[in-house]
Amino acid sequence: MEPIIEIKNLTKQYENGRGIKNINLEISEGDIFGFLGPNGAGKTTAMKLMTGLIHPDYGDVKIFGHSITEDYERAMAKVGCLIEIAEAYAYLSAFDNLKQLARFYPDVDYQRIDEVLELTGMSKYKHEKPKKFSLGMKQRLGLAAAILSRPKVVILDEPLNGLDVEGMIDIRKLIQKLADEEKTTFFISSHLIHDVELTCNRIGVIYNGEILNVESTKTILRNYATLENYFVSEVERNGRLSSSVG
Ligand SMILES: Nc1ncnc2c1ncn2[C@@H]1O[C@H](COP(=O)(O)OP(=O)(O)OP(=O)(O)O)[C@@H](O)[C@H]1O
Repeated sequence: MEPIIEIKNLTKQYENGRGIKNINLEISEGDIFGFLGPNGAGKTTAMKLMTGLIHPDYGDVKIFGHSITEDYERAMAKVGCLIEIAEAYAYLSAFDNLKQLARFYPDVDYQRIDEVLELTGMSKYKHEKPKKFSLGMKQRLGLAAAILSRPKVVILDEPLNGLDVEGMIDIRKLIQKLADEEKTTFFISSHLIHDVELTCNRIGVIYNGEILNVESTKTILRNYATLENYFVSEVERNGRLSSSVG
C-alpha cells in the first residue's frame, strides 16, 4: 500500500544551528502516528514543514503523492491541521468562527458545523466568544476547525495542550473513532508519553532534531512493557552510539 504521508530527508536548520535533520517517515492510511519527543526536539518544526508554513533546506514531504514544496494546494487539499496555539477570531462566536472557515469548503454546511462542535464537546459554548475561552476550550475549537472539512489526513501539534483529564479522554476517543470509522490518518505530536501510548498505533521518537526509531505501539509494549521504558532505552542507546562515534 502506498504511504499517505511520505517524508524524505527532511532537513531545516535555523540560524542558531537548531532544527531537524534528515527525517524520514512513512505513514499509512488509518494510522494514528505519534510523534514523540521532549521540548525542543523538533516536532513543531517538522510539522510546520509538513504543512508548508516554513520551507525545508533539504528534502520533501508528499501527501497523497503530491509534494508540499512543488504542488502545495493539491498536497494540502485533504489535510486538516492544528499547529501550535489554535487561532480564532476572539470576537466572533465559536459557531461564527467555523462559519468563516466553512466559506472555503462548498460541501460544509451549518449542520456540519454543529456536528463538529458536538464531536469536540463545544456545543454548549456555540454562541460564546473565544476571548472568554480557556486554553482547553480553544484547543477544542481548533480541533473542530481542523476536522470541519472531513479531511483524510489530520496533523495535530500537541492537541492535548491545556486539556483536563476529561478533555484528553474525549479527544482521544474522537481521534480513534475517526481513524476507525472514516479511515482518517492522524499525525500527532506530543511529549505526553502516557497519552501517546494510549492513543497511537505507531510511534516515532524524535530527539535533538533526529528520528531515533519508529515502531508499532504493540511491538513496543510487548518488548518494553511501557512506552516510557522504550523511550528511555532509545535515548540511551542513541547517546551511547553518538558518544562512541564521536
Ligand atoms: N524560529 C526559530 N528560530 C530559531 N530556532 C528555533 C525556531 N523555532 C524553533 N527553534 C529551535 O529549534 C529546536 C526545535 O524546536 P521545535 O519548536 O520544533 O521543538 P518541539 O519539539 O516542537 O518542542 P516543544 O515540545 O517545546 O514545542 C529548538 O531547539 C528551538 O529552540
